[in-house]
Order: sequence, then C-alpha cells, then structure tokens
Amino acid sequence: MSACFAVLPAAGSGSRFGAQHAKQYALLDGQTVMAHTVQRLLSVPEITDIAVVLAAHDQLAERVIAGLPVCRVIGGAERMDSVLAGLLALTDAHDDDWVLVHDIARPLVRPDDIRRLLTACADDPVGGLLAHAVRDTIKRTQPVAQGQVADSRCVAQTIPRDELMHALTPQLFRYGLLRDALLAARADGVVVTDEAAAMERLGHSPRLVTGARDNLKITYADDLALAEFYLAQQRAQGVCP
Ligand SMILES: Nc1ccn([C@@H]2O[C@H](COP(=O)(O)OP(=O)(O)OP(=O)(O)O)[C@@H](O)[C@H]2O)c(=O)n1
Ligand SMILES: C[C@](O)(CO)[C@H](O)COP(=O)(O)O
Repeated sequence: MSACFAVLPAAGSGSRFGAQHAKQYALLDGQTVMAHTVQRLLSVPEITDIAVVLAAHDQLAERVIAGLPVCRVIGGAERMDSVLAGLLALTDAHDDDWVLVHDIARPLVRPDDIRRLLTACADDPVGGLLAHAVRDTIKRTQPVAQGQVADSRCVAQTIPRDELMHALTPQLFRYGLLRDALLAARADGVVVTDEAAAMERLGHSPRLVTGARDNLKITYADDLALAEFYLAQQRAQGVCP
C-alpha cells in the first residue's frame, strides 16, 4: 500500500464552543481533546507521518504535543486553508500516496474505523470518507426573513433521507488529487467545509464508509458531556485504554 500521511486541522478558534481557550484544549477525562485525537492517530501503524496544523498564535499546543512524533504547521483563516497548509508541508509525500485528514475536534475516532477506511480505499484511485446514516427526518427551511428570529422558521420541504449521510472525518484521498482539488477551490474563491466537497467539484465521487456515531465533532459546549459518555462506553468496549 502507498504511504499514508495524516493532516490534523487544529487551528480553529472554537467560536461555537464559547470557552476561554479553543475547544481542542478542553479537557476530556483529564486530557485535552487534542491529546486524545493525536493518540488515536498515533495508534494506527499504517499512518507514517502526522502534521498538526495550528493557529499562528497558538500558545498551548506544545504542552500537549511536545516530544510526540508529529510536525507542526501553521494554519489559515478557514479549515480548508489549514488543510492545504498541512498538505503542502508534507514534502516527502508523492502524488499517489494517501493523505488522511482528521479534525482535531473528533477525539473519539475508532482506530478500527480508520483501518476500515484504509482497507476500503486501498485500491481506489481517489479515496473516501467515514460517514453515518441520517436517522431523523430532514427539513429544508424557508429562507429566514431579514430580522426574523431563526427559531421561528417554517418548513419549505422534507428531504428524502434514504440518500443522506453525515460526513465525518477521517477523509482519505490520494495526495496529489486532494492538493490540486483544494488549490482549485481556492483559485475559484470557493470555501469547502470538507475535503470530499473539493474532490466532488472536480467530478470525483468519494467512497462512503460507514463509521461509528460516537466519532463526535466537539462543536458546542454541551458536546463535551456527550463525549465523556462515549469515551466511557468505548473504554468499556475495549476500544481504547
Ligand atoms: N481556520 C481553521 C478552522 C478550523 N480548523 C479545524 O477544523 C476542524 C473542524 O472545524 P470546526 O469544528 O468548525 O472548528 P472551529 O473552527 O474551531 O469551530 P467554530 O467554527 O465554532 O469556530 C477543527 O478541528 C478546527 O480546529 C482549522 O484547522 N483551521
Ligand atoms: C469536516 C467535517 O468535520 C465533516 O463533517 C465538517 O465539515 C467540519 O465543519 P466545521 O464547520 O469546520 O466544523
């Protein structure tokens, strides 16, 4: 199998989380979210190099990753910019190598899910991503009128959910294809919120591999309690030490 590099975007400010420090430094069972995520990725032997992409003003990361076999990269204004900075820092990567992009804010990713994604994509010329099926009925809202309170929206349409999935990370793509797709999106002034969208813009259809629902992205403050629950559940299942 081609070499597999990892890029961990960790340069976000966590505005929706609303704490003094970015959410990657929130404590989850006594360790930072960042520490959990990096340890999960380090536990996957197929991953050869890991780039952690940090905000230029980050003063906390070194307390977490000092001494770990990861390289530090400075990110950008958008997640997409940070991912691209991480890619461009991987100077040993060849176009056909794999790059696995995983949010630092997803500390509970299961190493077995990562390995299943690697296996499922092993012979794929493009790559794919972890995802899980939508369970609720999904509504598209009517446009929010100027000054209208967001919570007073009305239904415009029900979206058939049989073809809907939640995109997660890791997202795994051939290094050269992803680099060029993100450069193309940037050149076109398009901000994509995941790597797959950049690939789809160029006509690719990334493979969807079902992943566990406990691969939660810490986004809002109340996500931390849910993450604590999922972590305890994973420990009871032997998923992690
Ligand atoms: N300029 C950015 C923005 C986000 N991220 C990273 O991308 C992941 C997913 O982004 P998100 O959950 O939106 O994190 P934040 O941008 O920090 O959150 P918010 O949008 O609430 O500010 C996170 O690991 C975050 O650190 C990044 O590396 N660079
Ligand atoms: C990449 C991602 O986690 C897939 O669901 C998501 O798009 C990140 O979005 P965010 O707004 O940057 O958290």
